[in-house]
Amino acid sequence: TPQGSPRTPTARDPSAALGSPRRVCDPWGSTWTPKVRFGTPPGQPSDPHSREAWQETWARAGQAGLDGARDRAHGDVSLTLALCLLKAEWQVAEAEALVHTLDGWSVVERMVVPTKTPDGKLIFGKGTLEHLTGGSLLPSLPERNRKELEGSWGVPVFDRFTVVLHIFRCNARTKEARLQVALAELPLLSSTARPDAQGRGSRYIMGSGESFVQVQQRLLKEKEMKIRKALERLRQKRQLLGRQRRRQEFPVIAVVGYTNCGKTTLIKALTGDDAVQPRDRLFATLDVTAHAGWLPSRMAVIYMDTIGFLSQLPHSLIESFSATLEDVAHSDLIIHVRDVTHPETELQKASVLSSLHGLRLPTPLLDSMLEVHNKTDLVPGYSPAEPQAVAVSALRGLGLPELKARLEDAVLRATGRQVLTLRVRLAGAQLSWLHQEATVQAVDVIPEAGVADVTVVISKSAYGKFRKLFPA
Ligand SMILES: Nc1nc2c(ncn2[C@@H]2O[C@H](COP(=O)(O)OP(=O)(O)OP(=O)(O)O)[C@@H](O)[C@H]2O)c(=O)[nH]1
Ligand SMILES: [Mg+2]
Repeated sequence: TPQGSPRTPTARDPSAALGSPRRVCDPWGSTWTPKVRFGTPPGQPSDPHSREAWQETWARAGQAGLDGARDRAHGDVSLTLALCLLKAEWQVAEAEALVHTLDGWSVVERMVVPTKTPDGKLIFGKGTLEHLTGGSLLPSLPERNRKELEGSWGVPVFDRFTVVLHIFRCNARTKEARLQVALAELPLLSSTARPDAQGRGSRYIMGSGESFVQVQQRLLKEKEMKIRKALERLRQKRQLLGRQRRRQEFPVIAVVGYTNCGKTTLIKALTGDDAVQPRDRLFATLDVTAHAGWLPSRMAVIYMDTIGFLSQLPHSLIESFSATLEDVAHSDLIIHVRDVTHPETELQKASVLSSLHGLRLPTPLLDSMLEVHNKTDLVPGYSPAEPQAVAVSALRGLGLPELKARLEDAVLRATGRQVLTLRVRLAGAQLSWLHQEATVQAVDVIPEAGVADVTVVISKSAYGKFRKLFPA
């Protein structure tokens, strides 16, 4: 419900209604605090969408022996089940969290209303439409319906996509992230560039042979080509950097997880990198960034911080950000961070795993994925149900030594590295070669023999070279 005088957007371009990208996150300036209402389930246990109902179903699935499949999450049965359970309750809680992420937005009421099919002409019955007044956050709306609702209510209407898009726009910092957001909002702009019911926009502009709408569509196509080209250039640059990294043979650990689960906090804790900025916001991280850290054997690794997952992200958004996630496909190991304090942590896990599967990652990478249970400081006496998972508190630094040890094991296995103790002559170039090409853990000098026992972490290829250069 607007306070003061709202500037109703003229809504040619719905993104214009959301305000300019990087300056402020308040779409209407400070004169108006938008308030939002959206649905909540009735909450009776008999309601198939209620939390009780799905928790019960989930428990039954576990009893039915689906637990193992659920853990591995390759079990399509359990995954489908989990995703089917993504019903009103969770979506409403998540929508609320999305709204709270925006400065100056608050939630005044939640409401669940029956909807007609979104493909049909009507979404709400007449009674429902009259009942709903004020700004509303709706799950997902075709542009035509959104405009109709704005017309009949006289206030801006947002669906989940436009809100997520706006959060992305506020949080995009690098050129790449901004381009990806711009690409993601093109379908929205293009759906507004259509002739209206009265056929306005379809008449030809004199002498041009094109109608207004055709001109608009052409300009949008050109814009899309431009963005894609710019993204491609950035992508090539990133691939080059990736190749250089691989040449230096630093193992890469990709840190993935649902948004706000603590990925950035964990990387900060593992690397001690002060430049890393975790924030209590959804989608705080929109770029893949690399951070160097050291494992117990003094092996240097690179941690990749990635964009968080969210269930049921619109396809265009996933598509434009999937390039960013290419880095995950090229990593040596994936850590899946989970917020175990989240009431819907199981569903979040299912959603993340299903997104990862959608990225068509190499099977060994998926199989070796390490699950990390985070925020355990908030759950006294926490012990993970999954035997392979490592429990930590990234914020309090709990469980990190065990995590690092597990990471080291996994990285050694994944990259074919090994820990070897080699006897070298102190007089030759062997020791300095090892320092350059491998990670030296310990040097045990035996002065009377003029030799040293050197413990190194070394890749197979480097060891091959060593043997060639310095035959035993
Ligand atoms: N209590 C507690 N809070 C934590 C822990 N780890 C992270 N947090 C908090 O969770 C919030 C989100 O942390 P981030 O590290 O930004 O989460 P993220 O996964 O990087 O989030 P996105 O980049 O938005 O996807 C912050 O407020 C953190 O302080 C933890 O171990 N314990
Ligand atoms: Mg982050």
